[in-house]
Amino acid sequence: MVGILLRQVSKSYGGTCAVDDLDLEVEDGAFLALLGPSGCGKTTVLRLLAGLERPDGGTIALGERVVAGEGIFVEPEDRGLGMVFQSYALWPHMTVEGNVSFGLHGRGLDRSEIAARVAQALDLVGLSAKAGARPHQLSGGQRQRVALARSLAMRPRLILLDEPLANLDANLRASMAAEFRRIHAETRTTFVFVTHDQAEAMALATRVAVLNGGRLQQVGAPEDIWHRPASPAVARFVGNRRLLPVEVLGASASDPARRDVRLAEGVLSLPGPAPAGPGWLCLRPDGLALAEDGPRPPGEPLLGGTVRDGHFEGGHHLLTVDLARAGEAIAVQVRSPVPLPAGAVVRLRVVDGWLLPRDP
Ligand SMILES: Nc1ncnc2c1ncn2[C@@H]1O[C@H](COP(=O)(O)OP(=O)(O)OP(=O)(O)O)[C@@H](O)[C@H]1O
Repeated sequence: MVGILLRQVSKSYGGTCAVDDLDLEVEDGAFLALLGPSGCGKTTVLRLLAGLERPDGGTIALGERVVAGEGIFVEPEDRGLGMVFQSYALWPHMTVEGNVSFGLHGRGLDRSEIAARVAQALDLVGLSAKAGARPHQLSGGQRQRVALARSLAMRPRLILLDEPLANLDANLRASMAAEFRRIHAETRTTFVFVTHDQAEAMALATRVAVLNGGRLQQVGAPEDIWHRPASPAVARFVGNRRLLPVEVLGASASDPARRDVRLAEGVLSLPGPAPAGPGWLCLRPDGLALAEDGPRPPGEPLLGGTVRDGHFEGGHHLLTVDLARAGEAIAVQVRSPVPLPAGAVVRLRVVDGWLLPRDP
């Protein structure tokens, strides 16, 4: 088990800055997701941790040990870590047992110690009954568990995983996520994985680090990242929020933790770290609702708009609505129990939202 510390780490490829002055601290035993859109630099961070890349600047420490920086560079095989690749990289001609024991030979371990480690690793991933099978006789999820067992048998201090759920079908994803959480809890090894899939990050991680453009945007518990995004980039990426420019008036009289914002001839009270002045109102699809005709609270602001399109997703129709706001082309998303045709005029209530300052 090992904590991770990155200080001012940078890495460029030619003219492309993949990782830009990154500071990141992860506690021992964490299950960390590096989350962000394609090209944000997450794989580069994983490769820097593994020692497959050298940083241009900065320091990387695993536990107490500096592995890169200040004239130091520890080779991948000497970092005491395991890697689980998306391809699983299993030997097709070897049994499950042979694959798991492969890396243990030539390390001064006697046969009984190797056998004990293999048995324990297979037990941990629930594959003891498949010890004699070959990879082609296994499902995708089972192959992945063999790859994980092979890493675990080495007793690494840190395990790095590349999009661990990406190759699995929807049903297997849920059961493998539960398996990963159990295995992580039982071994208490530090796990770090990369993903561009927020659901995968939230399902597995105890900590999520969101990257954008090679820079760290936010690091925190999954709930924090989901409910309290720190920047417009995180708000857009996590929860698929759409951002609306608004005028923040100041602290709400009814609740000083909230801010009043002016919106569509009315005033709303919402949470978020935005001071008075120009702000962003960040809206998730479940933070908006189609307004029914009929009585409603006096002064409640409604957003008018026109349905652009919709599709069925997750048990409801997800509509994209172009808002009717002068001089701005802004679309939001809202859930509807029934399909609505393109061109339908709707009014939306803001049920929940998050305020961020407009200026960085
Ligand atoms: N070996 C390389 N040579 C040149 N450019 C690279 C190399 N590796 C990464 N890059 C560039 O660095 C940036 C970050 O790449 P990286 O692979 O870390 O992103 P990522 O977030 O993992 O993306 P993806 O999810 O698509 O794998 C990208 O602009 C990418 O094109």
